[in-house]
Amino acid sequence: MPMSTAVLDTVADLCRTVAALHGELTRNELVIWTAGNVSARVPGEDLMVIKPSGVSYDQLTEDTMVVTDLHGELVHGRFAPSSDTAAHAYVYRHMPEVGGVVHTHSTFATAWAARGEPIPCVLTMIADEFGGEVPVGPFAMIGDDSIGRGIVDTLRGSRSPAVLMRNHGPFTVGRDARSAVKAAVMVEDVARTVHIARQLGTPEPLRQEDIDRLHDRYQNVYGQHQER
Ligand SMILES: O=C(CO)[C@@H](O)[C@H](O)COP(=O)(O)O
Repeated sequence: MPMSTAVLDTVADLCRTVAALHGELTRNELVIWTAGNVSARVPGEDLMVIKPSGVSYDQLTEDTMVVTDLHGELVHGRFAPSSDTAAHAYVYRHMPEVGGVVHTHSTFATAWAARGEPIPCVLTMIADEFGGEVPVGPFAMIGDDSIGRGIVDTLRGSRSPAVLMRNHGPFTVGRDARSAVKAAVMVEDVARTVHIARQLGTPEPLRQEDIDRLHDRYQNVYGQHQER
């Protein structure tokens, strides 16, 4: 069925946004070569916008983005969609609150994924953004629903917007693509900090009551919530 003018306008906006957000992956040094991707759900539609597979970040524009349905079937675009399209699509089908998905192989978060070890909640910033430890999901082969199922099954039992897929790397989700990119930036930062802390000694875990209070404050008070 052809897209309405309103949907076409929304898709065009999302293509611009998703293309630009890939620049945040390179700016924050979360990816090498083409090893990462960002997608956005098209609100109210069985559609998503995602990066084209293997295309260099400096060639990503609104015109090179790919539109697929939420089973990964190509709807619009000159390029083949990301090789992680099935995983992103599975998340959108099973987590209706998610509007954006990011996948990177950022160094420190991927090192924790290689060890299959959750990042413990030993920093206020981990409590703020992740609400507890950053969990580990199962090893899964790329190309079908396996990775997406592992992401959803792991995140369902956690407040975290990030999951360290074992032997692979981090996947993050958010209410929109920018929130998912923020989670990808922050999971790499805390992975690095806790790794360094571990070199110097044993980090102290936060108490659950403090984690809960920190997470609630950060999610509901921090930033510009009040009308000025
Ligand atoms: O993990 C993998 C490949 O093993 C992918 O995440 C790629 O690293 C990025 O793929 P494209 O988005 O360019 O298809």
